[in-house]
Amino acid sequence: MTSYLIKGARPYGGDAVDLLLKDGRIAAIGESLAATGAEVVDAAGLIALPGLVDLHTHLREPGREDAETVETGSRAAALGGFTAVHAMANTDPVADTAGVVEQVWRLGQEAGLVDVVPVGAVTVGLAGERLAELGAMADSAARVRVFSDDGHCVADPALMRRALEYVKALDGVVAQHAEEPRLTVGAQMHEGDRSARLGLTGWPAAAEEAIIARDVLLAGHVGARLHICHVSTAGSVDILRWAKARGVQVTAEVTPHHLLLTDECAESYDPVFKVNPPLRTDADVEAVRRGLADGTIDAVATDHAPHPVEDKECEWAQARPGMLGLEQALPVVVQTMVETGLLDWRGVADRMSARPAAIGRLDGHGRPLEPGEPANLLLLDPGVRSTVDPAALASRSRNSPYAGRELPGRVVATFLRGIPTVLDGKAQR
Ligand SMILES: NC(=O)N[C@@H](CC(=O)O)C(=O)O
Ligand SMILES: [Zn+2]
Ligand SMILES: [Zn+2]
Repeated sequence: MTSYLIKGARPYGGDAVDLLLKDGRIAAIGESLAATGAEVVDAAGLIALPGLVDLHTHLREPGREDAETVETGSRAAALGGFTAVHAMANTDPVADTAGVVEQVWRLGQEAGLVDVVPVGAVTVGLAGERLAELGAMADSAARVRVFSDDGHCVADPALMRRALEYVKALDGVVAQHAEEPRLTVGAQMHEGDRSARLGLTGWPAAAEEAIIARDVLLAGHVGARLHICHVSTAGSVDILRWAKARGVQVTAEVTPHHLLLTDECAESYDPVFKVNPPLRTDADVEAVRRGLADGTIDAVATDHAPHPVEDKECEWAQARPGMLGLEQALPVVVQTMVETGLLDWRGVADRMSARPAAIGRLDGHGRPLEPGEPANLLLLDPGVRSTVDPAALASRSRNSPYAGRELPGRVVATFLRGIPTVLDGKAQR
Protein backbone atom coordinates (compact mmCIF):
# COMPACT_ATOMS: atom_id res chain seq x y z
CA MET A 1 0.00 0.00 0.00
CA THR A 2 1.46 3.37 -1.03
CA SER A 3 2.07 5.89 1.69
CA TYR A 4 1.87 9.67 1.14
CA LEU A 5 3.83 12.52 2.63
CA ILE A 6 1.88 15.78 2.48
CA LYS A 7 4.45 18.60 2.68
CA GLY A 8 3.73 21.97 4.22
CA ALA A 9 -0.06 21.85 4.70
CA ARG A 10 -1.78 24.00 7.32
CA PRO A 11 -4.14 21.87 9.47
CA TYR A 12 -7.20 23.97 10.35
CA GLY A 13 -5.45 27.00 8.83
CA GLY A 14 -2.65 26.89 11.44
CA ASP A 15 1.12 26.56 10.99
CA ALA A 16 2.55 24.58 8.08
CA VAL A 17 3.52 20.96 8.89
CA ASP A 18 4.02 17.65 7.12
CA LEU A 19 1.51 14.81 7.41
CA LEU A 20 2.53 11.21 6.76
CA LEU A 21 -0.33 8.94 5.68
CA LYS A 22 0.32 5.21 6.02
CA ASP A 23 -1.86 2.10 6.15
CA GLY A 24 -5.01 4.20 6.06
CA ARG A 25 -4.06 6.35 9.02
CA ILE A 26 -2.23 9.56 9.83
CA ALA A 27 1.06 8.02 10.92
CA ALA A 28 2.80 11.26 11.92
CA ILE A 29 2.41 15.03 11.89
CA GLY A 30 5.49 17.24 12.27
CA GLU A 31 8.09 19.49 10.72
CA SER A 32 10.34 18.15 7.94
CA LEU A 33 9.25 14.52 8.13
CA ALA A 34 11.38 12.12 6.09
CA ALA A 35 9.75 10.73 2.95
CA THR A 36 11.28 7.22 3.21
CA GLY A 37 9.54 5.74 0.21
CA ALA A 38 6.33 7.75 0.54
CA GLU A 39 4.89 9.60 -2.43
CA VAL A 40 5.34 13.34 -1.81
CA VAL A 41 2.41 15.76 -2.23
CA ASP A 42 3.42 19.44 -2.23
CA ALA A 43 0.79 21.24 -0.15
CA ALA A 44 2.50 24.59 0.42
CA GLY A 45 -0.17 27.18 1.21
CA LEU A 46 -2.98 24.63 1.35
CA ILE A 47 -5.31 24.22 4.32
CA ALA A 48 -5.85 20.66 5.57
CA LEU A 49 -9.27 19.77 6.97
CA PRO A 50 -10.87 16.47 7.98
CA GLY A 51 -12.80 14.85 5.10
CA LEU A 52 -16.29 16.34 4.86
CA VAL A 53 -19.37 14.30 5.76
CA ASP A 54 -22.72 14.97 4.08
CA LEU A 55 -25.89 14.00 5.94
CA HIS A 56 -28.12 14.62 2.95
CA THR A 57 -27.27 13.60 -0.63
CA HIS A 58 -29.59 12.40 -3.39
CA LEU A 59 -27.67 9.89 -5.53
CA ARG A 60 -30.80 8.81 -7.49
CA GLU A 61 -29.72 5.18 -7.88
CA PRO A 62 -31.65 2.92 -8.16
CA GLY A 63 -34.24 4.34 -10.54
CA ARG A 64 -33.08 7.69 -11.91
CA GLU A 65 -29.64 6.86 -13.26
CA ASP A 66 -30.26 9.47 -15.98
CA ALA A 67 -29.95 12.15 -13.25
CA GLU A 68 -27.14 10.67 -11.13
CA THR A 69 -25.60 7.35 -10.15
CA VAL A 70 -23.83 6.28 -7.00
CA GLU A 71 -20.60 6.51 -8.99
CA THR A 72 -21.10 9.97 -10.55
CA GLY A 73 -22.44 11.38 -7.28
CA SER A 74 -19.51 9.85 -5.39
CA ARG A 75 -17.11 11.53 -7.81
CA ALA A 76 -18.83 14.90 -7.31
CA ALA A 77 -18.60 14.34 -3.55
CA ALA A 78 -14.87 13.50 -3.59
CA LEU A 79 -14.19 16.58 -5.74
CA GLY A 80 -16.04 18.62 -3.12
CA GLY A 81 -13.78 17.29 -0.35
CA PHE A 82 -16.22 14.71 1.05
CA THR A 83 -15.15 11.31 2.33
CA ALA A 84 -18.64 10.14 3.36
CA VAL A 85 -22.15 10.92 2.15
CA HIS A 86 -25.55 9.77 3.34
CA ALA A 87 -27.62 8.64 0.35
CA MET A 88 -31.27 9.65 0.70
CA ALA A 89 -33.99 7.01 0.49
CA ASN A 90 -36.29 8.58 -2.13
CA THR A 91 -35.08 6.32 -4.92
CA ASP A 92 -37.09 3.94 -7.12
CA PRO A 93 -37.47 1.41 -5.57
CA VAL A 94 -37.48 3.32 -2.30
CA ALA A 95 -34.71 2.38 0.15
CA ASP A 96 -37.19 0.90 2.63
CA THR A 97 -35.80 -2.66 2.92
CA ALA A 98 -32.49 -4.26 3.88
CA GLY A 99 -32.13 -5.39 0.24
CA VAL A 100 -32.19 -1.89 -1.24
CA VAL A 101 -29.93 -0.26 1.37
CA GLU A 102 -27.40 -3.09 0.97
CA GLN A 103 -27.44 -2.58 -2.81
CA VAL A 104 -26.72 1.15 -2.44
CA TRP A 105 -24.03 0.46 0.14
CA ARG A 106 -22.36 -2.07 -2.19
CA LEU A 107 -22.47 0.30 -5.18
CA GLY A 108 -20.71 2.88 -3.03
CA GLN A 109 -17.96 0.44 -2.05
CA GLU A 110 -17.49 -0.52 -5.71
CA ALA A 111 -17.18 3.13 -6.79
CA GLY A 112 -14.60 3.53 -4.01
CA LEU A 113 -14.55 7.33 -3.97
CA VAL A 114 -16.40 8.08 -0.72
CA ASP A 115 -18.17 5.98 1.87
CA VAL A 116 -21.80 5.92 0.73
CA VAL A 117 -23.97 5.50 3.81
CA PRO A 118 -27.59 4.64 2.97
CA VAL A 119 -30.45 6.42 4.70
CA GLY A 120 -33.45 4.16 5.28
CA ALA A 121 -37.03 5.26 4.63
CA VAL A 122 -39.21 5.78 7.71
CA THR A 123 -42.38 4.53 6.01
CA VAL A 124 -43.03 1.92 3.33
CA GLY A 125 -42.69 3.56 -0.10
CA LEU A 126 -42.44 6.99 1.60
CA ALA A 127 -46.24 6.80 1.70
CA GLY A 128 -46.53 7.94 5.31
CA GLU A 129 -48.82 5.09 6.29
CA ARG A 130 -46.85 2.15 7.73
CA LEU A 131 -43.37 2.03 9.27
CA ALA A 132 -40.69 0.41 7.10
CA GLU A 133 -38.41 -2.39 8.39
CA LEU A 134 -36.24 -0.06 10.43
CA GLY A 135 -34.62 -2.83 12.47
CA ALA A 136 -33.75 -4.96 9.44
CA MET A 137 -32.10 -1.97 7.74
CA ALA A 138 -30.16 -1.16 10.92
CA ASP A 139 -28.96 -4.78 11.21
CA SER A 140 -28.06 -5.07 7.50
CA ALA A 141 -24.56 -4.74 6.04
CA ALA A 142 -25.43 -1.07 5.41
CA ARG A 143 -25.79 -0.48 9.20
CA VAL A 144 -28.44 2.22 8.72
CA ARG A 145 -28.74 4.75 11.57
CA VAL A 146 -30.40 7.68 9.81
CA PHE A 147 -34.01 7.22 8.74
CA SER A 148 -35.87 9.72 6.58
CA ASP A 149 -38.82 10.06 4.22
CA ASP A 150 -37.07 13.13 2.78
CA GLY A 151 -38.93 14.63 -0.13
CA HIS A 152 -41.98 13.97 2.03
CA CYS A 153 -42.77 14.93 5.60
CA VAL A 154 -43.73 12.25 8.12
CA ALA A 155 -46.90 14.24 8.62
CA ASP A 156 -48.96 11.88 10.82
CA PRO A 157 -47.98 12.73 14.41
CA ALA A 158 -48.83 9.26 15.77
CA LEU A 159 -46.63 7.61 13.13
CA MET A 160 -43.84 10.09 13.84
CA ARG A 161 -44.04 9.26 17.52
CA ARG A 162 -43.82 5.53 16.74
CA ALA A 163 -40.84 6.08 14.44
CA LEU A 164 -39.04 8.00 17.19
CA GLU A 165 -39.69 5.13 19.63
CA TYR A 166 -38.21 2.61 17.18
CA VAL A 167 -35.09 4.59 16.29
CA LYS A 168 -34.40 5.20 19.96
CA ALA A 169 -33.92 1.45 20.43
CA LEU A 170 -31.59 1.33 17.39
CA ASP A 171 -29.47 4.33 18.45
CA GLY A 172 -30.78 5.87 15.24
CA VAL A 173 -32.28 9.21 14.35
CA VAL A 174 -35.29 10.36 12.33
CA ALA A 175 -34.28 13.07 9.85
CA GLN A 176 -37.45 15.02 9.23
CA HIS A 177 -38.31 16.95 6.06
CA ALA A 178 -40.37 19.55 7.96
CA GLU A 179 -43.27 20.55 5.73
CA GLU A 180 -46.89 20.52 6.87
CA PRO A 181 -48.41 19.28 3.60
CA ARG A 182 -51.79 20.93 4.14
CA LEU A 183 -50.05 24.34 4.17
CA THR A 184 -48.00 23.80 1.00
CA VAL A 185 -50.52 22.50 -1.54
CA GLY A 186 -49.32 23.75 -4.94
CA ALA A 187 -46.52 25.79 -3.34
CA GLN A 188 -43.84 27.13 -5.70
CA MET A 189 -41.70 29.55 -3.68
CA HIS A 190 -41.40 31.32 -0.30
CA GLU A 191 -44.71 32.94 0.68
CA GLY A 192 -44.28 36.69 0.99
CA ASP A 193 -44.56 39.95 -0.95
CA ARG A 194 -42.53 38.50 -3.79
CA SER A 195 -44.66 35.39 -4.33
CA ALA A 196 -47.75 37.62 -4.42
CA ARG A 197 -46.17 39.91 -7.00
CA LEU A 198 -44.79 37.07 -9.14
CA GLY A 199 -48.11 35.23 -9.00
CA LEU A 200 -46.57 32.01 -7.65
CA THR A 201 -48.28 30.03 -4.86
CA GLY A 202 -46.44 30.53 -1.56
CA TRP A 203 -44.77 28.05 0.85
CA PRO A 204 -45.20 29.77 4.22
CA ALA A 205 -42.43 29.67 6.85
CA ALA A 206 -45.08 28.37 9.27
CA ALA A 207 -45.37 25.11 7.28
CA GLU A 208 -41.78 24.30 8.29
CA GLU A 209 -41.90 25.76 11.79
CA ALA A 210 -45.15 24.02 12.78
CA ILE A 211 -43.64 20.58 12.12
CA ILE A 212 -40.37 21.39 13.89
CA ALA A 213 -42.29 22.64 16.93
CA ARG A 214 -44.44 19.51 16.97
CA ASP A 215 -41.53 17.14 16.50
CA VAL A 216 -39.21 18.63 19.14
CA LEU A 217 -42.09 18.14 21.60
CA LEU A 218 -42.50 14.52 20.45
CA ALA A 219 -38.75 13.82 20.57
CA GLY A 220 -38.57 15.30 24.06
CA HIS A 221 -41.51 13.21 25.20
CA VAL A 222 -40.12 9.97 23.76
CA GLY A 223 -36.49 10.72 24.65
CA ALA A 224 -35.36 9.95 21.11
CA ARG A 225 -33.01 11.65 18.66
CA LEU A 226 -34.54 13.92 16.02
CA HIS A 227 -32.73 15.64 13.16
CA ILE A 228 -34.24 18.46 11.11
CA CYS A 229 -33.33 18.53 7.41
CA HIS A 230 -32.61 21.76 5.49
CA VAL A 231 -33.66 24.38 8.06
CA SER A 232 -34.55 27.53 6.16
CA THR A 233 -36.31 30.09 8.38
CA ALA A 234 -35.46 32.39 11.28
CA GLY A 235 -38.43 31.01 13.21
CA SER A 236 -37.07 27.45 12.86
CA VAL A 237 -33.77 28.56 14.39
CA ASP A 238 -35.66 30.10 17.34
CA ILE A 239 -37.61 26.89 17.96
CA LEU A 240 -34.43 24.78 17.79
CA ARG A 241 -32.69 27.10 20.23
CA TRP A 242 -35.63 26.77 22.63
CA ALA A 243 -35.71 22.96 22.27
CA LYS A 244 -31.96 22.54 22.80
CA ALA A 245 -32.10 24.77 25.91
CA ARG A 246 -34.71 22.37 27.30
CA GLY A 247 -32.48 19.35 26.65
CA VAL A 248 -34.33 17.88 23.67
CA GLN A 249 -32.00 15.64 21.61
CA VAL A 250 -32.54 17.57 18.41
CA THR A 251 -29.95 18.36 15.74
CA ALA A 252 -30.34 20.32 12.52
CA GLU A 253 -28.70 21.03 9.19
CA VAL A 254 -28.68 23.96 6.78
CA THR A 255 -27.86 23.73 3.08
CA PRO A 256 -25.24 25.84 1.29
CA HIS A 257 -27.99 27.36 -0.87
CA HIS A 258 -30.01 28.51 2.13
CA LEU A 259 -26.81 30.15 3.49
CA LEU A 260 -26.29 32.13 0.28
CA LEU A 261 -29.38 32.60 -1.87
CA THR A 262 -32.75 34.32 -1.31
CA ASP A 263 -36.21 34.35 -2.88
CA GLU A 264 -34.97 37.21 -5.05
CA CYS A 265 -33.63 34.44 -7.34
CA ALA A 266 -37.22 33.56 -8.27
CA GLU A 267 -37.54 36.91 -10.04
CA SER A 268 -35.72 35.26 -12.96
CA TYR A 269 -38.39 32.54 -13.20
CA ASP A 270 -35.44 30.21 -13.80
CA PRO A 271 -36.46 26.84 -12.26
CA VAL A 272 -32.84 26.12 -11.30
CA PHE A 273 -33.78 28.15 -8.20
CA LYS A 274 -36.87 26.08 -7.37
CA VAL A 275 -36.21 23.97 -4.28
CA ASN A 276 -37.84 22.55 -1.17
CA PRO A 277 -37.89 24.24 1.24
CA PRO A 278 -37.80 27.37 -0.91
CA LEU A 279 -35.13 30.05 -0.86
CA ARG A 280 -36.22 32.51 1.84
CA THR A 281 -35.61 36.18 2.76
CA ASP A 282 -32.44 38.09 3.64
CA ALA A 283 -33.48 38.00 7.31
CA ASP A 284 -33.81 34.20 7.17
CA VAL A 285 -30.37 33.85 5.54
CA GLU A 286 -28.89 36.02 8.29
CA ALA A 287 -30.63 33.89 10.96
CA VAL A 288 -29.49 30.51 9.60
CA ARG A 289 -25.91 31.81 9.30
CA ARG A 290 -26.01 32.95 12.95
CA GLY A 291 -27.65 29.70 14.00
CA LEU A 292 -24.87 27.71 12.31
CA ALA A 293 -22.23 29.96 13.88
CA ASP A 294 -23.55 29.52 17.44
CA GLY A 295 -24.18 25.77 17.00
CA THR A 296 -27.98 25.90 17.15
CA ILE A 297 -27.72 24.44 13.66
CA ASP A 298 -25.23 21.58 13.95
CA ALA A 299 -24.22 20.90 10.39
CA VAL A 300 -24.08 21.94 6.77
CA ALA A 301 -25.69 19.31 4.54
CA THR A 302 -25.87 19.70 0.79
CA ASP A 303 -29.31 18.30 -0.16
CA HIS A 304 -27.55 17.67 -3.50
CA ALA A 305 -30.61 17.04 -5.71
CA PRO A 306 -29.71 16.26 -9.33
CA HIS A 307 -32.45 16.54 -11.95
CA PRO A 308 -32.24 15.93 -15.70
CA VAL A 309 -32.65 18.80 -18.16
CA GLU A 310 -36.28 18.00 -19.00
CA ASP A 311 -37.28 18.37 -15.33
CA LYS A 312 -35.49 21.69 -14.91
CA GLU A 313 -35.46 23.52 -18.23
CA CYS A 314 -39.20 24.02 -18.42
CA GLU A 315 -41.85 26.27 -16.91
CA TRP A 316 -41.33 27.08 -13.21
CA ALA A 317 -44.55 25.39 -12.10
CA GLN A 318 -43.72 22.16 -13.97
CA ALA A 319 -40.10 21.94 -12.77
CA ARG A 320 -38.99 19.50 -10.07
CA PRO A 321 -37.60 21.10 -6.91
CA GLY A 322 -33.94 20.63 -6.00
CA MET A 323 -30.42 21.79 -6.88
CA LEU A 324 -26.86 20.46 -7.01
CA GLY A 325 -24.60 21.09 -4.04
CA LEU A 326 -21.71 18.67 -3.50
CA GLU A 327 -19.00 20.34 -5.56
CA GLN A 328 -19.66 23.91 -4.33
CA ALA A 329 -20.59 23.25 -0.68
CA LEU A 330 -17.23 24.16 0.81
CA PRO A 331 -16.70 27.27 -1.36
CA VAL A 332 -20.17 28.54 -0.38
CA VAL A 333 -19.39 27.96 3.31
CA VAL A 334 -16.05 29.76 2.88
CA GLN A 335 -17.85 32.75 1.36
CA THR A 336 -20.82 32.90 3.74
CA MET A 337 -19.24 31.76 7.03
CA VAL A 338 -15.43 32.12 6.90
CA GLU A 339 -15.03 35.33 4.90
CA THR A 340 -17.76 36.92 7.05
CA GLY A 341 -15.90 35.98 10.24
CA LEU A 342 -18.75 33.79 11.52
CA LEU A 343 -16.70 30.54 11.58
CA ASP A 344 -12.98 29.77 11.70
CA TRP A 345 -11.49 26.67 10.04
CA ARG A 346 -12.00 24.56 13.16
CA GLY A 347 -15.61 25.65 13.08
CA VAL A 348 -15.90 24.56 9.45
CA ALA A 349 -14.41 21.16 10.35
CA ASP A 350 -16.90 20.84 13.21
CA ARG A 351 -20.01 21.72 11.17
CA MET A 352 -19.04 19.88 7.97
CA SER A 353 -17.25 16.83 9.36
CA ALA A 354 -17.27 16.10 13.12
CA ARG A 355 -20.90 16.87 13.91
CA PRO A 356 -22.48 15.27 10.85
CA ALA A 357 -20.37 12.14 11.45
CA ALA A 358 -21.54 12.04 15.07
CA ILE A 359 -25.20 12.48 14.08
CA GLY A 360 -24.88 9.61 11.57
CA ARG A 361 -22.91 7.50 14.11
CA LEU A 362 -20.12 7.00 11.56
CA ASP A 363 -16.92 5.41 12.82
CA GLY A 364 -13.76 6.59 11.13
CA HIS A 365 -15.14 9.89 9.81
CA GLY A 366 -15.28 13.31 11.41
CA ARG A 367 -12.13 12.54 13.40
CA PRO A 368 -9.53 15.24 14.14
CA LEU A 369 -6.30 15.57 12.14
CA GLU A 370 -4.07 13.82 14.66
CA PRO A 371 -1.58 10.93 14.57
CA GLY A 372 -3.32 7.56 14.78
CA GLU A 373 -6.60 8.84 13.31
CA PRO A 374 -8.02 7.57 9.99
CA ALA A 375 -6.46 9.44 7.05
CA ASN A 376 -9.67 11.02 5.76
CA LEU A 377 -8.87 14.59 4.81
CA LEU A 378 -8.90 17.28 2.17
CA LEU A 379 -6.50 19.97 1.01
CA LEU A 380 -8.02 23.34 0.13
CA ASP A 381 -6.45 26.25 -1.72
CA PRO A 382 -8.21 29.16 0.02
CA GLY A 383 -6.75 31.82 -2.29
CA VAL A 384 -8.21 30.67 -5.61
CA ARG A 385 -11.53 32.09 -6.79
CA SER A 386 -13.26 30.41 -9.68
CA THR A 387 -16.41 30.80 -11.71
CA VAL A 388 -18.81 27.86 -11.62
CA ASP A 389 -19.39 26.17 -14.97
CA PRO A 390 -22.15 23.53 -14.73
CA ALA A 391 -20.79 21.77 -17.82
CA ALA A 392 -17.53 21.10 -15.96
CA LEU A 393 -19.19 19.39 -12.97
CA ALA A 394 -18.76 15.67 -12.30
CA SER A 395 -22.45 15.27 -11.51
CA ARG A 396 -24.52 13.72 -14.28
CA SER A 397 -26.97 16.65 -13.94
CA ARG A 398 -26.43 20.36 -14.61
CA ASN A 399 -28.87 22.09 -12.24
CA SER A 400 -26.36 24.18 -10.29
CA PRO A 401 -27.75 27.40 -8.82
CA TYR A 402 -24.20 28.80 -8.77
CA ALA A 403 -23.66 28.84 -12.56
CA GLY A 404 -21.62 31.90 -13.50
CA ARG A 405 -20.91 32.81 -9.86
CA GLU A 406 -17.41 33.36 -8.60
CA LEU A 407 -16.76 31.44 -5.37
CA PRO A 408 -13.66 31.25 -3.15
CA GLY A 409 -11.56 28.16 -2.42
CA ARG A 410 -10.70 25.10 -4.46
CA VAL A 411 -10.40 21.51 -3.22
CA VAL A 412 -7.02 20.35 -4.51
CA ALA A 413 -6.93 16.87 -2.97
CA THR A 414 -9.08 14.46 -1.00
CA PHE A 415 -7.81 11.34 0.77
CA LEU A 416 -10.02 8.41 1.79
CA ARG A 417 -8.25 6.14 4.29
CA GLY A 418 -4.89 7.38 3.08
CA ILE A 419 -5.55 6.93 -0.65
CA PRO A 420 -6.12 9.98 -2.87
CA THR A 421 -9.58 10.09 -4.45
CA VAL A 422 -8.74 13.56 -5.80
CA LEU A 423 -5.27 14.93 -6.67
CA ASP A 424 -4.45 18.22 -8.43
CA GLY A 425 -8.20 18.85 -8.47
CA LYS A 426 -8.85 15.70 -10.52
CA ALA A 427 -10.77 12.58 -9.51
CA GLN A 428 -8.46 9.56 -9.37
CA ARG A 429 -11.06 7.05 -10.63
N1 LIG B 1 -34.83 19.49 -1.98
C1 LIG B 1 -35.59 19.31 -3.04
O1 LIG B 1 -36.16 20.29 -3.53
N2 LIG B 1 -35.75 18.11 -3.62
C2 LIG B 1 -35.29 16.86 -3.13
C3 LIG B 1 -36.15 16.31 -2.04
C4 LIG B 1 -36.00 17.05 -0.74
O2 LIG B 1 -34.88 17.26 -0.24
O3 LIG B 1 -37.01 17.40 -0.11
C5 LIG B 1 -35.22 15.85 -4.29
O4 LIG B 1 -35.17 14.63 -4.04
O5 LIG B 1 -35.16 16.31 -5.43
ZN1 LIG C 1 -36.35 17.49 1.94
ZN1 LIG D 1 -33.36 16.12 0.13
